[in-house]
Parts: sequence; structure tokens; C-alpha cells
Amino acid sequence: MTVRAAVAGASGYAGGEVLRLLLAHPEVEIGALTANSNAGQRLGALQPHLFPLADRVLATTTPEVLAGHDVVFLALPHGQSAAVAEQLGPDVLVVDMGADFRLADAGDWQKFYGSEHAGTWPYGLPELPGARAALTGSKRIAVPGCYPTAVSLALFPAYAAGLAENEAVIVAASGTSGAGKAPKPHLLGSEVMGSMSPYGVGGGHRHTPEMIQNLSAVAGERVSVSFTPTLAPMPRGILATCSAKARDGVTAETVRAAYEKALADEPFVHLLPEGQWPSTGAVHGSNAVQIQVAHDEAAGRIIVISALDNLTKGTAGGAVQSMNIALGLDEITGLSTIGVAP
Ligand SMILES: NC(=O)C1=CN([C@@H]2O[C@H](COP(=O)(O)OP(=O)(O)OC[C@H]3O[C@@H](n4cnc5c(N)ncnc54)[C@H](OP(=O)(O)O)[C@@H]3O)[C@@H](O)[C@H]2O)C=CC1
Ligand SMILES: CC(=O)N[C@@H](CCC(=O)OP(=O)(O)O)C(=O)O
Repeated sequence: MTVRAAVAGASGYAGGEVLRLLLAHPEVEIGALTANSNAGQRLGALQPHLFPLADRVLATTTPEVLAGHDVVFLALPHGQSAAVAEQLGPDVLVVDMGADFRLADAGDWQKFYGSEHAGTWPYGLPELPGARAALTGSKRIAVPGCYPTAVSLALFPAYAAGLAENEAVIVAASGTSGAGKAPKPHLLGSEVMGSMSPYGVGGGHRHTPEMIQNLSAVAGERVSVSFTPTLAPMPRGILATCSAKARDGVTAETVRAAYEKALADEPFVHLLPEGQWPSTGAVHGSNAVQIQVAHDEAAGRIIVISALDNLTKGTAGGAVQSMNIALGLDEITGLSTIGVAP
């Protein structure tokens, strides 16, 4: 099979990462590459690490340029995907790395994104119960946010096994690429280097309703989530520390057994051996997610720590994994669990 793929938003971080992965995908041929303010530029001037595509020139993002492909990846700012997607036709697989189609609840969308809700597409987190079936054969995929990927993968086994009460507390650190390439004063090197800082504190981060949606679906009841993101002085990576109150009778052994069972066959989500802890460095550039779990008996809480690369499994790797499933390819095709160290 040769799959012809276009990437809209090819000048940005998510677009660049999906191109890095597609270049190594044996079934994919790279077609149109588009941008906005950078249309007309050589890709090599903007994404110098994508050497084989260096002389490709970025086109303006229009339906005409994106037509004639089997798959179109959208790596555009929030709110831009719907208008593009509706012009692409029902036979094209559209993989949206933005947020536009992630949430099922229109009220949540309005509250956190402030615009009209565009709709809901099959959710590209294959490891969640029922997700692979929904993705198979689908022509539309909503790729999750990077934090919801880290958090949902960390906590779904506890909720699936009925081990946790319906409240979770999460503190996560992200690398700066999570904020995209567009210049922002708080992302200046002199602000970020040597410093960590919280943001979106107190329930205001737009990924909170996405986490609630995912965990509630697994638990079968509403799970409340308190989420605090922090910015860390590194280009890539998310380390999420998640905890939930343990139900009566839960022990360290029952928690470990539930995680071993839930993750045993997952190609990308790895429960580490006891005593070893996840680190962002170990998953740099890889589609792997590292998980470790503990039972804090004195506090009566289950603690789960996950690490992933926000651009790989947190965005573009998850997008390619979901594309593979939608097209009937082996899920791991073109994706590596090999990181870069140190
Ligand atoms: N960075 C991350 O870790 C993650 C990002 N995402 C999502 O992926 C999407 C892209 O994010 P990211 O790559 O970080 O952002 P960037 O700012 O790095 O890139 C944005 C891209 O969109 C293009 N663009 C900007 N405005 C428009 C417009 N009006 N019409 C068409 N194209 C436009 C830009 O083109 P130009 O350069 O020419 O202006 C650029 O190619 C976002 O929705 C983001 O939420 C999802 C998960 C994680
Ligand atoms: C460090 C940083 O700023 N991260 C981004 C999350 C990026 C991401 O996953 O998200 P979306 O696709 O939902 O934009 C943020 O907190 O807004």
C-alpha cells in the first residue's frame, strides 16, 4: 500500500514532527506541505532537521492544494481545522492534531475554547477501552492533547479496574515545544532557562475537560480532575504525576496487578519494573510512554507517574499510530520506541 499524505501546518512543531515520522514510514509518500505566514518558504529554512524535504516549498493552506491525498494531517491552531476539514470530502482520512474535534460536550468546548463547537470525531488514543474499534476504518481522527495523553494513559488502568475513587489530582511538567513555535514573551530563553513555573492553575487549563471526559468514560461515572500544568526548561517532554484516592481494600499488589494486566500487550505504553521511575529523557523522540505506579498506603492514594515526548506520542506519534489503525496497517508501522540519550 502507498498512502499519499499531506501536512497542513508543516512549518510548526507538530507539523514538523509528523513529517519526521512520515519520512520513516514505509507505506507513506509525502505530498503537499502547507503553511500560513511562511507559505513560499523552503521547508529547509524552517525545519532544517528534515533534510530529505529541505527543497520543498510550502504552499498556502487551501482545499485545492490539499486535494488528491489519501490522508491529510492538520497541524493548525485551534479553531482552524473545521473549515479546512469540511472541504476535504468524506473519502479522505483527516487527522486533526488540534483540539477542534476532541470534546463531546459543546458546553465544555464553549467554556474552554470560547468558539462554536465544530463536532466530535473518533478519539486517537488507541490504548483507551474501545478506541481501536472506533478508529478502525474511520475517515476522521481527533488526536488528543499532549497532557490528556500522558494523564489518561497513567490513570485509565486504575479506573478500568475500579481501584480509584472518582477524583484525581495531577501536576505535570511540559517542555516548551508544547506551546508551539509562535513567539510568546513567557517562552523567551531568558524566562524559561533555569526556571520552572506553573500556569493555568485552578481548573482553567483547556485540557482539564478532556481528561475528565476520558477518565469518566472508563470509570463509568464522572471523575473530577484537578490539573496543574508547569513549564519546564526543556524543549520536549511531559512528566505527569497523577494521584487518585484508593478505594477500600486496595493494596500495592492489587494496583500493580491491574497495571500489569492493562498494559501487558501495549506496544508503546511500558510499565517499568518496580523501583525504576519514568523520565522524559528516556522517551525523547520516541513513541514510548513510561509508567510507574505506587500505592501510598498512609495517604490512601494511588500514585501514577507517566513520561512521554509531547511532540511524539503526545501529538504526531499518536497521530501516525491512529492513522495506521484507521488504514488497517500494523499499528506500530513507522513508529519507534527507541529514544535519544543523553
Ligand atoms: N506542540 C505540541 O506539543 C502539541 C500541539 N498540538 C496541536 O497541534 C497544532 C499545531 O501546534 P504547533 O505545531 O505546536 O503550533 P505552531 O505554532 O508551531 O505551528 C502552527 C502551524 O499552523 C500554521 N498556521 C497558523 N495560523 C494559520 C492559519 N490561520 N491558517 C492556516 N495555517 C496556520 C502555521 O503556519 P506559519 O508558520 O506559516 O504561520 C504553522 O505551520 C495546534 O492545534 C496544537 O494545539 C497538539 C498536541 C501537542
Ligand atoms: C507547554 C504548553 O504551553 N503546552 C500547551 C499544550 C499543548 C498541547 O497539547 O496541546 P493542544 O493541542 O491542546 O494545544 C498548553 O499548555 O497550552
